[in-house]
Amino acid sequence: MKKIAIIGLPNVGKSSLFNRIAKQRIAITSDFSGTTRDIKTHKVYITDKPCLILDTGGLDKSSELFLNVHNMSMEASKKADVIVMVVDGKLLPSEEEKKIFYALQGLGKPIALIINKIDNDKEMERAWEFDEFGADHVFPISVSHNRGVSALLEWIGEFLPAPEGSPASESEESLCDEDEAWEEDSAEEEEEEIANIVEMVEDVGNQQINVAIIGRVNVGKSSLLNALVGKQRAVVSSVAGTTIDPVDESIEYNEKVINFVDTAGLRRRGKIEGIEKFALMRTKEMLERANIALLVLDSSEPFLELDERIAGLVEENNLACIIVLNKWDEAMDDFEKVTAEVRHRFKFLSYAPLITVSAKSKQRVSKIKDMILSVYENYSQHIPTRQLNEVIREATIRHQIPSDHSKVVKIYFATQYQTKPPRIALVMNKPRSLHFSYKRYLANKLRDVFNLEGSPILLYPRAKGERDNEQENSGEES
Ligand SMILES: Nc1nc2c(ncn2[C@@H]2O[C@H](COP(=O)(O)OP(=O)(O)OP(=O)(O)O)[C@@H](O)[C@H]2O)c(=O)[nH]1
Ligand SMILES: Nc1nc2c(ncn2[C@@H]2O[C@H](COP(=O)(O)OP(=O)(O)OP(=O)(O)O)[C@@H](O)[C@H]2O)c(=O)[nH]1
Repeated sequence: MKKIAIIGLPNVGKSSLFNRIAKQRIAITSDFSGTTRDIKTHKVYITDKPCLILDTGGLDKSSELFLNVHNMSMEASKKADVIVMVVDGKLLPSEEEKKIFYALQGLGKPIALIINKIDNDKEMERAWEFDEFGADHVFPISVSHNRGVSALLEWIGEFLPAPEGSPASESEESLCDEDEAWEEDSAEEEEEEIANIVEMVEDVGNQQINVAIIGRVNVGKSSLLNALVGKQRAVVSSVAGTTIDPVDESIEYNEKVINFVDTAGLRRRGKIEGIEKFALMRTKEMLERANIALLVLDSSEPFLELDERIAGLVEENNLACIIVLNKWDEAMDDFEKVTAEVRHRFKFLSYAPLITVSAKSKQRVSKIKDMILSVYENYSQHIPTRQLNEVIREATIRHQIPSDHSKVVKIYFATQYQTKPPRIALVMNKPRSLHFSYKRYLANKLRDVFNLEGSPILLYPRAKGERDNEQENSGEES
């Protein structure tokens, strides 16, 4: 599938354009700069032809945090087949935008300059200012007034191949309907293609690790944040600038950016987290933006039911997890007893590695950073299809899949179609007949072979040709 990258400085209207194309509200548009941090991807149809949109965050290099986004956007453009660079027609062209445009032109790919926010004929005059870019393809548009967008889409459409399911391929399909082998091959190829695209896209976004420090009141979350960020507390980015909005803090570690999400709540004096319901809500919001949860527990006192409820949110969000046993300097019990208790209480987080620390004395705190990097690697890995299928095949030979009312239940093949966390489709004859305990058995087999420490792995049984229905098809956490 062809890939279209949407590039541009913050606030020029990239997300709005993306939404307009996708005809639904996927990206969140906002009046604040830099809200589109991560690359969003979506399969859309442009002039009835399928393609993949890569929607990148802003390209502003003026703060360190955006350096990461800048690199991400350049990377996205390198992987794309068509580049559209959006500028704000209500502003004067900036030197920085010109530099970026020339750099992108250097990639030798079809590229168009989109002058957005040309809301009426009178504003067309502004568009001439952008002549100095020397772009071959210029589209003055207004996303919000839906002006000029269709011309742009037609231009993009020229680079897209004819859609599958055109009259010729449809008749072929009906002829081959009965032919299982054929169907299997084509489905496998298609799955593989999607997996490759996913891998490519996830690679691009691989540069920032979003970490949420969570736990009930007084376990030492802010002390831990201090110990982790330490003197490095360089980059503080306020998304919207008011006190109730999330404030992230990023550090660089071994050439990776570790971004602690929404640290405002942890830094604030006269903490608000005392109200349980509010604390849970806030935790939920943090987790929505995170890849990894640092679940902080207080080892100086008994664990509480609230600890379990908070831990449950990690599982709900399919996040990678590290269990941090804080206040180890005042631990109630010895290591064996405490860890046995943790493993017993938080069975559903059995995949999470555990570390004992003292945020107060900073003992072992720096080890957490290494754990974050290795867990993130496991969480974002792509298991090659061949190896994956070998493991699944062996597992099904060792233990046959229980039949369903004497009918054989078969897995045709498996493919990982998403990372962060790894999500694997099991393409089967009877997807609804796979018992959850068998799914858990398969997941454990995968854990034996591949390094998935700290990461959930999700298995989704599917019928041939079925996809994107994970929600109905209960994925199995393991
Ligand atoms: N007047 C006008 N405003 C627009 C138009 N398109 C988008 N906007 C506004 O511009 C602002 C920024 O739009 P976004 O789509 O969030 O911009 P973005 O480039 O994705 O921004 P970042 O997420 O910061 O990178 C929003 O307030 C939009 O409503 C347009 O055609 N005309
Ligand atoms: N002995 C010991 N005390 C600690 C440690 N870490 C934090 N504390 C103490 O525990 C108390 C709570 O620490 P905070 O970092 O404020 O805890 P928190 O989880 O951010 O608290 P809330 O924001 O109120 O939820 C403070 O008195 C800290 O000094 C530790 O490793 N050992």
